[in-house]
Order: sequence, then structure tokens, then C-alpha cells
Amino acid sequence: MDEHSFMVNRERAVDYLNSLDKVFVNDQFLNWDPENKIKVRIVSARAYHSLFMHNMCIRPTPEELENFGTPDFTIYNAGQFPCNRYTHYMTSSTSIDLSLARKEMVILGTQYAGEMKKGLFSLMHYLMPKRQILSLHSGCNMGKGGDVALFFGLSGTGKTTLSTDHNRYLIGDDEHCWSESGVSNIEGGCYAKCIDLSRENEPDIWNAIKFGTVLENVVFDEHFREVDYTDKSVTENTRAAYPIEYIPNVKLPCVGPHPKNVILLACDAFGVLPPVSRLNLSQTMYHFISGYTALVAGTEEGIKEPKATFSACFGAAFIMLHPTKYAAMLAEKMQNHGANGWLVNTGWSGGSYGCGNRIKLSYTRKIIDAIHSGSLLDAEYKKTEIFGLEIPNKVEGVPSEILEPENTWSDKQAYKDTLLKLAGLFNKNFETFTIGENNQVTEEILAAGPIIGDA
Ligand SMILES: Nc1ncnc2c1ncn2[C@@H]1O[C@H](COP(=O)(O)OP(=O)(O)O)[C@@H](O)[C@H]1O
Ligand SMILES: C=C(OP(=O)(O)O)C(=O)O
Repeated sequence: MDEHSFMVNRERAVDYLNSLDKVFVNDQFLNWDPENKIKVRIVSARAYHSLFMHNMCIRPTPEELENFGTPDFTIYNAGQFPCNRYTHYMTSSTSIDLSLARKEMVILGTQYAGEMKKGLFSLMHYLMPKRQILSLHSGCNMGKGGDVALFFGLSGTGKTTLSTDHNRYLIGDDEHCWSESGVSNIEGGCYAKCIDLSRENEPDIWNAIKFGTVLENVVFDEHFREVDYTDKSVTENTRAAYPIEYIPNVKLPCVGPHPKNVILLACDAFGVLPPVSRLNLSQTMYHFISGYTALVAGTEEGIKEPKATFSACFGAAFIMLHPTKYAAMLAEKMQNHGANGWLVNTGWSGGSYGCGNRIKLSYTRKIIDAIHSGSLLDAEYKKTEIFGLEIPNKVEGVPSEILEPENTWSDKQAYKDTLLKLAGLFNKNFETFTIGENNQVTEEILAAGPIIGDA
């Protein structure tokens, strides 16, 4: 959109906010790295939006608030009020506009609180790389011995669920920076999906839902105030936003040393990617640039059943530079700090969606445990056809037969056909990444993708 259209929307939002008796103003920080902290001001009409950002951004101390000064960036959230559909570029009544020049964001026509946090995340994807800091759409946690793991993945792949681990310190569930001094969380809270949430499966998230937590899109009994986490009548995308301290084993301040493991999460609805594979650096780059997952119900509007999608760097909606710029930074950091790459399928096994089942969360947790402990590096590995992924022969606590997807499919031909289909989708997606003049993608990265013809 052009500057003029931004200003039309901005004026509409500001006029709307000015017409109210009361607005809420939050002054907060982004990024726990003290040297790269960003000051944000959020002006909103609804208490729920203000509390959401209070929970999600880093909360200033009273002294910091006193000396806050001029913010680096301001959000005008007039979400209850629509944009004018006759304004240039508007195709609906919803518009979320970000101006890097004005250092402002305007929200009209949507009250989904996540827009604010994701808008700020886009800003960080612009500001941080300029300082040679890599911004990451990933969860992050740290073991008792100081080993840090990153969990990359698109919405619904398990970043929040798997980074929230009773045996490890939580650094953050969704947005991080990797600088010369290590990792830092951008946020001060978590935004967990809570559809079908249970105390047994996710005790830490369950217990984090208490006074002060914002529950969004959930259905509850107004008399008893009991939430029905199974109710999908508003949307599957039900959410809980809580301050990160609501997780008992949080690492405060939310910073850590350089990562030891980089885990790429894909929720493969085709059911052909192995539950876990070890990646070399080129494969890690290939899969990072591809950013594959299946959109499942609840992640985007209109998705009723899973559909393959590719989102560069696991965050195409947020990145501001060419994907290979982020990939090159990631490769350099992983190489310099000796981090291992892994691909974990948190999606289907035993067949595609509709036939097979989603891999049990308890098995995925065992796989993640084996990555953290280092024991998975000791397994024997075998290379898969087409994708050339290295899969281990055993993982403690996981039935060995499921480690090789073909074993779990009763119809072997259907497995092969589906594998080829997915490989074709990967290749087609990667056609946009050529070994161009700027040497954007290296031969090694290109060769790390699926090779059709070997089957
Ligand atoms: N094997 C699995 N691994 C990870 N998550 C799973 C698995 N099976 C089911 N799930 C569910 O998938 C959802 C993952 O969502 P979440 O962790 O919020 O993703 P993200 O943070 O990446 O958006 C949760 O509701 C979780 O309970
Ligand atoms: C915040 C979102 O993403 P994630 O699921 O990665 O938290 C979202 O999709 O609104």
C-alpha cells in the first residue's frame, strides 16, 4: 500500500480512538537482550487488547515506566472499527498496516489480539537483521546443563507445546533473536493454542490459565465460569495469553547461550515424513527456506482440513528481507556454534489425514527428550528414499516401527505415491529459489531437497 492509503487508515483509527471516553495505553518493551531492547506503545480501545499486550510484551518496572521517553514504535488498535472499503487497496473491512518509515502500525476491522504481536514480530524481522541479529519464528528452551534448543515451525506445529517442558527452562514459545551473545526472547508472554487442552497432556499450560490470563475465542459457562476446551464453535484457534512467569520453570531473564539443537517442526498431514530425522547443514537450510507444514483447521480462516503449505523461514508473513538472507545467517550461526539440525514431524503417521492418526504427543516428547539429551546422536541412521533424510533406528520410549513411515502404512503403493506427491510439491515450491546472480541459494542447498527418480 502507498503512504497516502496508510495515512487514510491511520486517520480513521485515530479518529475512532478519539471518539471514545477511554482508551488504554501500554508502554512496554520487546527483546530481553538489554542492548537491543525496543520500546513500544500500544493504544487500544478494549481492555482485553491492553491486557493481552501487557501479558505478551516485556513489562517495564515502575522506574523504567517513569523514564520510558519516546517509544520506538506505536500501535493504534481500532479493531472494532472497520476500514473504509473504498480506500485504495482495501479488499475487505479488515486492514493491518505497518509503516516502517513512520514506525507505526494501524489495525482496523479485526479484534484478533494476535495481530498486534505478529505485527511487532514483522518489525523485529526488519530491525534485527540490520544489526546482524537473526530474528526467529521459534520456541526456545534450555536444559539444566545450559543446552539450548530452538523449535521452528508454523502455527500449530508445536512450538508452544514442545518448548513448554517440565524438565527444562522455558526461554520463550514463539519469537526469538540470535545475536553474538546468544538467544533472547522478544516477548514477555506465551500465546498457547488451547483447543482440547487437558491437564494430563499439558499441565504447565493448564496451570498457567489463571487470573490475569487472557482466554480468546473459548466458550465458557457464564454462570460457573468453567471453560469447555473442546468447544470449537467460535473457531479451532482458541488461545490463552499469559505472562511467561506463569510457567513455573521459566528462565528469567529470558536469554540463553548459543543453541545446541535447531529443531524444525512440520505437521505433515500427508503422513510420509519421518517422526524425526537428523539434518546436515544444507538440509537444514533447504527445509528452513521451504518452511513446509500442513495448515490444519484453526490456523487460518477457511481451512477445514489439512492442506500443504510452504512459508519461507517458517514465517513468510513476517520476513522483510529475501528468505536466503535469514537462511545464510542461520547457517553461519549454526556452523560457528556447532548446532545440530533436526526435522520433527508432529503430524500424521500410518496414512494421510483421514486415514492415519496424528503422532502421539507423548512420542514426540520422547523424541525431543532424546535430541536434548544427545542420545539420539548415538543411534544408527539410515537414509530415506527421495527426501534423503537420515532416520534413527531407535528412540527410547518410541515404538521403532513408527520411525520409518513406510512401516506404518498398510497400502505401500499409496505411501510411495504420496511421498512422490509431497516431493513434487517441495520441488515446485523451490523453483522460485534459483542459484541466481547474487548466489542466493548454493548448489548444496538445492541438492539437499527431494530427488525424484530414485524410487
Ligand atoms: N505430536 C504432537 N506434537 C506437538 N503438538 C501436538 C502433537 N499432537 C497434537 N498436538 C497439538 O497440536 C497443537 C500445537 O499447537 P502449538 O504448540 O500452540 O503450536 P505453535 O506454538 O507452533 O503454534 C497443540 O494443541 C498440541 O496439543
Ligand atoms: C500467533 C499466531 O501464531 P502461532 O500459532 O505461531 O503462535 C497466530 O497464528 O495467530
